[in-house]
Amino acid sequence: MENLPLHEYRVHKQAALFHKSHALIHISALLALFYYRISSFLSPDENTKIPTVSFVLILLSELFLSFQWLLRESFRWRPITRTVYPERLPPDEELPGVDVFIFTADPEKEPPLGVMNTVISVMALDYPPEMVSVYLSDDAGSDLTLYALHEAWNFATLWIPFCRKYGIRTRCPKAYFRAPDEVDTKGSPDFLEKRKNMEKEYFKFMELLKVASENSRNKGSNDSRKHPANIQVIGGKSHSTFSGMPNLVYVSREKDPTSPHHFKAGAINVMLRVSGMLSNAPYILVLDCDMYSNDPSSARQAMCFLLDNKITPTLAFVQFPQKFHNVSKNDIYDAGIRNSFEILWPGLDGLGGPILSGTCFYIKRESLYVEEVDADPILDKKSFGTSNEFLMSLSSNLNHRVPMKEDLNDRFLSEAKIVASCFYEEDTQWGKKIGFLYGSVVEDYFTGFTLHCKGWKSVYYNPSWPAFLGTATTNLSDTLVQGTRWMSGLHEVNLSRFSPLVYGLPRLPLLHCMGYAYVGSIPLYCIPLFFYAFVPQLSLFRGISLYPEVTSPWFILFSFVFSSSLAKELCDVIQTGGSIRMWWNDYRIWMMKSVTSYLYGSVDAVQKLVGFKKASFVPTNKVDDDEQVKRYEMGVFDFQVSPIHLVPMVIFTILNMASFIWGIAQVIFTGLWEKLFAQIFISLFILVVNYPIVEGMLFRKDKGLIPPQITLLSVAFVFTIVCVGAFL
Ligand SMILES: O=c1ccn([C@@H]2O[C@H](COP(=O)(O)OP(=O)(O)O[C@H]3O[C@H](CO)[C@@H](O)[C@H](O)[C@H]3O)[C@@H](O)[C@H]2O)c(=O)[nH]1
Ligand SMILES: [Mn+2]
Repeated sequence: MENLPLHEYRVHKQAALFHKSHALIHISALLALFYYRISSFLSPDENTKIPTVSFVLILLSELFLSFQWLLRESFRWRPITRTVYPERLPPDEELPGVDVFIFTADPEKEPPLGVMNTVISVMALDYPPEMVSVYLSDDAGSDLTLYALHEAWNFATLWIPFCRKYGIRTRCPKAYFRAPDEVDTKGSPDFLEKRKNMEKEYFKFMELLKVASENSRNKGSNDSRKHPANIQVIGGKSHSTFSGMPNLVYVSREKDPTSPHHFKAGAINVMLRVSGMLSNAPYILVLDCDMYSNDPSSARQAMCFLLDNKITPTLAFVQFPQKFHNVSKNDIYDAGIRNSFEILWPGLDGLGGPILSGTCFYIKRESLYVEEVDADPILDKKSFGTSNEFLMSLSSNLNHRVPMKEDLNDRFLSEAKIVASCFYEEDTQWGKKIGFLYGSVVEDYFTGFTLHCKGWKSVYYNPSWPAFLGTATTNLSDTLVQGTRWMSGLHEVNLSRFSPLVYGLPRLPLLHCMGYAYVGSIPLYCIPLFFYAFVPQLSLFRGISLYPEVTSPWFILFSFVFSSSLAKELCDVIQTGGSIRMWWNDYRIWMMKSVTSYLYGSVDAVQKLVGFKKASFVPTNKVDDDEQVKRYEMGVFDFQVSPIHLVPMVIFTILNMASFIWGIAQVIFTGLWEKLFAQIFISLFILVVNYPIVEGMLFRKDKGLIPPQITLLSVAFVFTIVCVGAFL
């Protein structure tokens, strides 16, 4: 057994070869295209004369898209997939400890029942229970959540033995009772009876939380912005009697509006310190409150990498994909973020490791404490703060098994409250060099990037049975708000000294750095897409052609570049098991996001940089509106979105409608179709892709339509744009 590998990987050589050949052709075409642009601008003839402003904008867009395409090629260079052999792991007694961190921040948007389901699902991990400690971080400091956690413990004392005895795989009770496996309903009479009892217990548990939620609503919840630190070991006294139960700890850090709390990154760092003092496991599983464990063996799967002596010295984390239980087949909002987890991450895995994705990863505690891969933590109070208890946790051998201290006494807990206080990080390196980094609302991308720059590697493992399942946003409004936050966070990193190309190039392999730069550049798609949405159209109004005539050989070049890049995306989707429909839907939501989330996110980051705006993190809503879910499942857009998001989409759609009609009219009256074809085509293409917007404006009567006043307002905007455009 000993010599057999714990894991293997396969490089997708054929796919990579195909992509490399295509890249060669595509890049040649791009070079020819830029040659045409520049030469025709410098020595224009009758047909190719373009006003300077339009020329600059369109050239800029082409350069941007080409550069992003080039960065994106890195993902196609060496994609890999991995296999693990958990049965070859050392015996249970030799497995290292795992601390699980779960985060919640708002009991209204993140109802405790959902959070507790996540908690219970990981408490039931298939891993020696004495080696597991589950910590729930509650940024709201809510009594309701704390109460729910006590009840969750009580329920788990019944649930976990049941799961173990009958080998239940879906250990999130909500998911288990929602869709019982085939096998389950066919079990033995004894099992069926136990299952029924269990279901009754779960209903009781649900009922308790429901009543408590109502009471808390009537009473008014506690102040989530200002509260003292509160740390409690749940089931503390009895936990030695339940030998099969992992530790369960409630952590609510101190919060005060006068002191920045750095959102989730701040919460993670508090958890690192508190857990460091209590259980100090060398590995940590990080989960958002809506990401339940769907396969109890994920810890063992991760250990196949983390315990492999060949790679472990430099391995910082094992990332699992974010998958969602509520993504529909059509997924019109790209709620499943498929592109990242099916295409980009496997690509990065072959180059140095996937990007840290906020949740569903097992990370080595040590990697968050040291300045370089091989370095030891600098054991001083300047870096880590003044708590001796915490400093002691650093010097104890992290790879040693350290189960939770049995003698948890008041002194220990009060020390834990100190490390969870607002002032603890003052004048320390927390958030700067240690722990999760502050300064970007995508703390995951930012921290992962610096880890890789310090010399750490990461691994992506995408098992066929999803290890974790989350709740995806299923309405346009939440999708755009969340997207804006992500884009703002990415652009914050771009604008900082950690900008991937500047900071990464000397520290990372070129292709890995390009991958990071590509993800960082996503918000900047707003620039080319914004220009494409109105520059060719305004030129069309004035009868100016920005592209070669249809009869010119150069036209073939432009058509090639356009179709070749589209086809490549389609290939990516199909190769990873997707469908044409998925590709089309992704393309559409990408266009919509470009002129909304990407644009606002980029602007937001600039505003924060110049001090016009304070950082904020609006947690994503996890409560569904049934009607909206129904529309999402049917693939019908729901335009109940704030006007600020809706207006740009509607403006561009109307502008393209108008320019298309105008273009056709010009062709009819002047017969100059060769000259105007490309721009008429662009308008039509944008309209076809965004047809749901046209439909929302003109043909829908339901609640999800585009309100007529938005359409009217947008018409007024379009009119102004066209008038102003006449002078460009
Ligand atoms: O001040 C805060 C804000 C959020 N959270 C928690 O952070 C998690 C993620 O927040 P959510 O509102 O669900 O944001 P998403 O955009 O869905 O999350 C994605 O993006 C985040 C970065 O923007 C990452 O941290 C997440 O892991 C990733 O899933 C949730 O469990 C929250 O409870 C906190 O603990 N404290
Ligand atoms: Mn989330």
